[in-house]
Amino acid sequence: MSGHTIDPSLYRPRDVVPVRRALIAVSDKRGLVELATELVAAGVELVSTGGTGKAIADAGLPVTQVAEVTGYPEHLDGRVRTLHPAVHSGLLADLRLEHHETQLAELDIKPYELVVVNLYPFAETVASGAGEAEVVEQIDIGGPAMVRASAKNHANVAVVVSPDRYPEVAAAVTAGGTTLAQRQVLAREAFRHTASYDVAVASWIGSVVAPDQPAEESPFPAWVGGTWSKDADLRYGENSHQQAALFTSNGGRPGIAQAVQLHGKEMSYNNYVDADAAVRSAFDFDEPAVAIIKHANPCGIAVASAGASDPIADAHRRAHECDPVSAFGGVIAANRTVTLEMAETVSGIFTEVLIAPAFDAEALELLTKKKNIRLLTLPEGFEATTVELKQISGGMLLQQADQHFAPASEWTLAAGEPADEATLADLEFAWRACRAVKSNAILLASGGASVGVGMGQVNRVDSCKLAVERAGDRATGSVAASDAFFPFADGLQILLDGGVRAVVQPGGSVRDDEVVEAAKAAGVTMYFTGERHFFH
Ligand SMILES: NC(=O)c1ncn([C@@H]2O[C@H](COP(=O)(O)O)[C@@H](O)[C@H]2O)c1NC=O
Repeated sequence: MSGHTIDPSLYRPRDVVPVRRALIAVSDKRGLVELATELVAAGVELVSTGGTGKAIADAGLPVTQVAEVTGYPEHLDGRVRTLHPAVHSGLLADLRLEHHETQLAELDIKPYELVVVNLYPFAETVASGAGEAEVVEQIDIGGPAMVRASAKNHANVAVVVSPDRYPEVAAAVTAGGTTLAQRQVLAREAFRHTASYDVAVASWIGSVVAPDQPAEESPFPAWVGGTWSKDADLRYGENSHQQAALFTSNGGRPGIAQAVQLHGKEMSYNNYVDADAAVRSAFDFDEPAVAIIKHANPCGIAVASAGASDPIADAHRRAHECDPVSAFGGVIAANRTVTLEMAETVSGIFTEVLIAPAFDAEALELLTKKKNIRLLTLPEGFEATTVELKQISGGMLLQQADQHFAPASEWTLAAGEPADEATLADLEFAWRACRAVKSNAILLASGGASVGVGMGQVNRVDSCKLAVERAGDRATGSVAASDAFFPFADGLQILLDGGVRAVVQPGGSVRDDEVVEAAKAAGVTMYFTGERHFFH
C-alpha cells in the first residue's frame, strides 16, 4: 500500500512549536552536556539512549532512559533500542491532525518536539581498516529511522543531526520554540545526512562484502553512489554567461576542491580546472617538479637539475623558460614547498594561481604582496586521483587513472644506438611529462625540462610542428616523446629535421617499419614503450 492521502482541510496550522520533550541519542557527544543544560533550563524533559543518557546524568542533569519509555531493555547488543512505537509514534504523530492527537492520547504515548541524533561512525570505522563484523555493527539502524521519521514530520518536530546546530536550536527552544522555517531547514539537512550515510553503506557492501564481479573481471561495481555538498558559488563558469559552483565530495579523497586558499581573489571555474591539471602533472614526479598550465595543458614542466641549490626554484625557472609567452597568466603547481627563491621568480611573472604542499614564511610574505595571484596549499592527505569520471549525456564514464608507467628498463630499442644514461633519463622525463599533455601530445625535452610542447592537435604532424616551432633552436639535440605511435613517418620526420636526437613512443603502428627506417636514416635512437598515454 502506498502512503495515505489526507484531506488537506484537516490540517490545523502550526508554526512555532514549543519544545517540551526531546529525544537525544548521539554517538558524537561533543557539545552534548552544554545542549542538555540549556534544554533542561528551558524546562525540557530529556529522553536518551544508554551512553547519551549516562553522559547527561553524569553532568547532574535529569534524564529518562529510553528503556523506561519503551518498556524494553536495550537488547541484541544494542541493535534494538529505540525501534518501538512508544518512540516512533511520538516522532511521527502529526499533531496538526486531530485524530493523530487523539490516537496518541489513547495509546498513552507522548510526542517529541525535538530530536537530536548523530549516527554511528560508519565511514570512520571503514577508514580505520576494521574487519567486516566490526563494520557491520557500525551500520546504524535506529538512528536513521529516528532521523527520517522526525524529518518527515518536520511540521511538528525539529531534528538536529549536527553539533554545529546546537547553539541555534537551544536559543530557539529558550525563546519559545522552533519555527516551521527552522524545522524545514533542519529536515533538509537530516535527509541529506541519512542519504549520504546510506550511500557509504551501499558502496562498502558493494565493494567489500559482495562485489558484483570478481575484481579481476571488473574493479567497477554495478552501482555507484556519491554525494557532494556545495562549497561555494563561483563568480561564473567557463564563460561569464554560465553559472557555476564548487562541490566537494562527501567522504571522498581530498584534492584540489579541498585546497586551502591563503591569498588572492576568489578561485574561478577555469582556475580550478587548470589547478587540477597542474597538480596532475607536477605530482606525477617523485623528484622536485613544477608544471605551468594554460587552458588545461602544460606550457612548461621541469624537474630540478642535479645539485641545484634550491631544487624547486630551479625546477620552476626551467619550466618557465620552456615557453615564457604562454606562461603569462599561467597556473603553477609545485610538488615541494615554495621557497623564497622560487617566490622571487614567480613574483616577477603574472601568475593566476600557485598551488603547492606549503610555502616558506618568507615566500608567503613576498607573494602576498601581489594582489592578483591566488596562493593555495593542498589539503592534508592529498593523493592523486585513482579513478576518473567523465560526464557524457545520459551517463558517465569511469576509468582507472593513468597511473601505470613503463620505466626505461622496460622499453625496446627500435632504432639507433642504445642511449647513454643521461639521454635515457631525459627520455624517461619526456615520456612521463607528455602524459599530462592533451593528445595528440609531442613533448621535446632537454636536461629534465620541456623545451617545446605540441598539444591537443587533431593530427600528430601538427603537434610535431608545434613542438619544434616552440622549441626553436632548443629542438636541436633535444629528445622527444610522443604519447601514441606515429601512424606515418611524416610527423617523426619533422622532429628529425628539427634536430631531435632520440625519441620515445609506444610503437605498434602498421607502418612502424617506415617510422623506424626514418629514425635509422637520421641516425636517431628510438625506443618503443609498448604502451601509450592518450589524455583527452
Ligand atoms: N538500535 C537502535 O534502536 C538505536 N537507537 C539509537 N541508536 C544509535 O545509538 C547511538 C547513541 O547511543 P548511546 O547513547 O548509547 O551512545 C546513536 O548514534 C543512535 O543513532 C541505535 N543504534 C543502532 O542502530
